[in-house]
Amino acid sequence: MNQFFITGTDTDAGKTHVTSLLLKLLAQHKKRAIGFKPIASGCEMAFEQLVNADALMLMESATVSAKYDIINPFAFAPPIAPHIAAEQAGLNITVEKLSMAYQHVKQQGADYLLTEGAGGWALPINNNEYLYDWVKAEQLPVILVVGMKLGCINHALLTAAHMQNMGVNCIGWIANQVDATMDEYQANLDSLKTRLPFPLLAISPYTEQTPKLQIYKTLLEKLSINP
Ligand SMILES: Nc1ncnc2c1ncn2[C@@H]1O[C@H](COP(=O)(O)OP(=O)(O)OP(=O)(O)O)[C@@H](O)[C@H]1O
Ligand SMILES: C[C@H](N)[C@H](N)CCCCCC(=O)O
Ligand SMILES: [Mg+2]
Repeated sequence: MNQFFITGTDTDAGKTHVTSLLLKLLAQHKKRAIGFKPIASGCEMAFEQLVNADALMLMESATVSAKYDIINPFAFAPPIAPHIAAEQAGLNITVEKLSMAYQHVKQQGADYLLTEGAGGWALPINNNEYLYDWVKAEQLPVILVVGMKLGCINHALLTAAHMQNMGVNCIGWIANQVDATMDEYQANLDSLKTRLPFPLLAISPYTEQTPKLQIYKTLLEKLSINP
């Protein structure tokens, strides 16, 4: 099974936007793919349960379906840091519980499993564990979504350095143009291309119409898709 963890330089970097595009790319190549949003805050009540727009978007883009609770096992209403929301709800998210939930997703029969993180790379899940501890435990290859806006260089380089220190395999990054007015966008993109220790896999241009990915061959190779 091809498994990937999609992280971002920050909340609102475009993890959902890009993960949904990756799922649609896999669908175009007739792959059986499913999305997983283990932890979500900012959820709303619908049909008597808390649901999250990210998880719904991943479900809509996937070719393999599953019950909502399998796709998003930890859902919290307040749009705040999930470990705080969990504490307020009297819940304790742990690496072990995330792995148990992940087993259920793996049993849905997909060949590709794309997990979207929450917030940025260093996301606390309880008083002493982070979401990246689970990524490390599952040995998931990571794709970093860089939200292209002023300040993203620092976020991207710090995230890359931390992943390297942890021995996490980041297979590449995707530039997501969240800010259509970013000054010197190309110069920032070039700076990141020279400084990040893994390849640029695709560019997701700013769009208010149909989102699309400008794909580099490396992305297809990493996804084991023949061009
Ligand atoms: N390339 C883009 N063009 C236009 N709008 C975008 C683009 N990428 C993201 N957005 C918008 O920016 C907002 C944040 O994107 P998104 O929800 O994908 O971020 P995220 O990293 O998943 O956030 P979270 O941390 O809440 O999961 C959304 O409203 C999304 O529609
Ligand atoms: C509510 C928001 N959209 C995200 N789902 C959660 C963002 C968590 C950010 C934690 C932090 O401050 O780094
Ligand atoms: Mg998201």
